[in-house]
Amino acid sequence: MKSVPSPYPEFEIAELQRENQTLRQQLQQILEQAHRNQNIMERHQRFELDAIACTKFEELIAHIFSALAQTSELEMVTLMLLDPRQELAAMLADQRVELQAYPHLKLIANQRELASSDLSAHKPVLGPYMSTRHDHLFRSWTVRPRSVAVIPLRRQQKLIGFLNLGSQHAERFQRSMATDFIERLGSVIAIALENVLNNEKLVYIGLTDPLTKISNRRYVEQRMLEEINRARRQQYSIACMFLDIDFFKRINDQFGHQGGDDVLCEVAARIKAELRLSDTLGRFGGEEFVALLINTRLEDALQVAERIRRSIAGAACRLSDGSRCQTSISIGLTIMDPLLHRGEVGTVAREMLSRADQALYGAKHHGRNQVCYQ
Ligand SMILES: Nc1nc2c(ncn2[C@@H]2O[C@H](COP(=O)(O)OP(=O)(O)OP(=O)(O)O)[C@@H](O)[C@H]2O)c(=O)[nH]1
Repeated sequence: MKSVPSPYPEFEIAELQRENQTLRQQLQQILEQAHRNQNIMERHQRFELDAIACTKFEELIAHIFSALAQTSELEMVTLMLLDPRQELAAMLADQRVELQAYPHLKLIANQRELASSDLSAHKPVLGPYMSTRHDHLFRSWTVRPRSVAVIPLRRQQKLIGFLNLGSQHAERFQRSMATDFIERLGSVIAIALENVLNNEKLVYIGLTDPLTKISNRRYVEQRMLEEINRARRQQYSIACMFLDIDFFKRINDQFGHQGGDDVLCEVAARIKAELRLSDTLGRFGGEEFVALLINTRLEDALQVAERIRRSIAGAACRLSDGSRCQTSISIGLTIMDPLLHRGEVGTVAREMLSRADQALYGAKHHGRNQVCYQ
């Protein structure tokens, strides 16, 4: 059989074959890139869905710092939240969120702290790292990034913070890049933050006494169960104090209900000032408070109780109408030793409160303005 001669010279065929091969390689590269992009998109979608599903502040912060860096293949992520009235700081402190555990999170009380950084409150800013502008955004890291994206977080037309992304690659974030993707990330994180903060606020309001802003009875009762369990595991004792303002009815009679409220707030603040951050203080009812002192032995608890008593009897409370009201407090104290109190946790909690209450009765009976132990 005779072969049909090619209409093209052989060198053209070879050229076409080479071109064909190059095109195939390019197509393969495009497919691989598309595949990588698809992968990135899926990872980002997963990150966003998980962020929106978070219900607790700590859960979301941990998610942002671990998953976002991984998802976006970034070396550095930091977050700044504006907290002008320091409400967030107070709420997190009350909920015992240890901010030291999140070195890359910063709460900014005064927006002037950000003045030197020339940040845009509306649009993400991408580009090379500049120490004068970005140093304080990445101070929590020992190395500095080479390129950065600073993303304003906004909710309801208000700036709530900045998400700062840092890369060791100079070309990762460039001024000329489109910012749609980064803007979307900022919007999702802002919504997720608003969501967890609203959730936390609801819980906080439900467990806080609206007048004195310390915890309420429900919170102390919940906490007591948790603390008794922990004290048993870690084998330490808990002190429980029942505190009651003396002759409070007379204060109301003399200074009116508002005067009585002012005294309640002042007394709550003075008790709180004598306790450690890890202790629990709650308003139990009218002019009664309960404090739980964690990992505390009798002699130390007696000293704290005496300090509280002195701090209240030692200086008159200043009322909102400018007048002054001298008052005192009686304190009943008891200790829960995990080795001695082995019953069901709810029963132990009730017994502990009841013993502190009886000790308080003793303090009232013996003339008030004193500490009694049972
Ligand atoms: N201003 C104010 N008064 C309250 C509040 N809750 C309860 N009270 C008042 O607290 C007073 C408590 O009085 P009592 O239980 O008789 O006790 P007391 O006068 O403190 O006397 P002793 O505890 O025996 O020293 C009552 O007059 C209540 O009306 C509150 O939220 N604000």
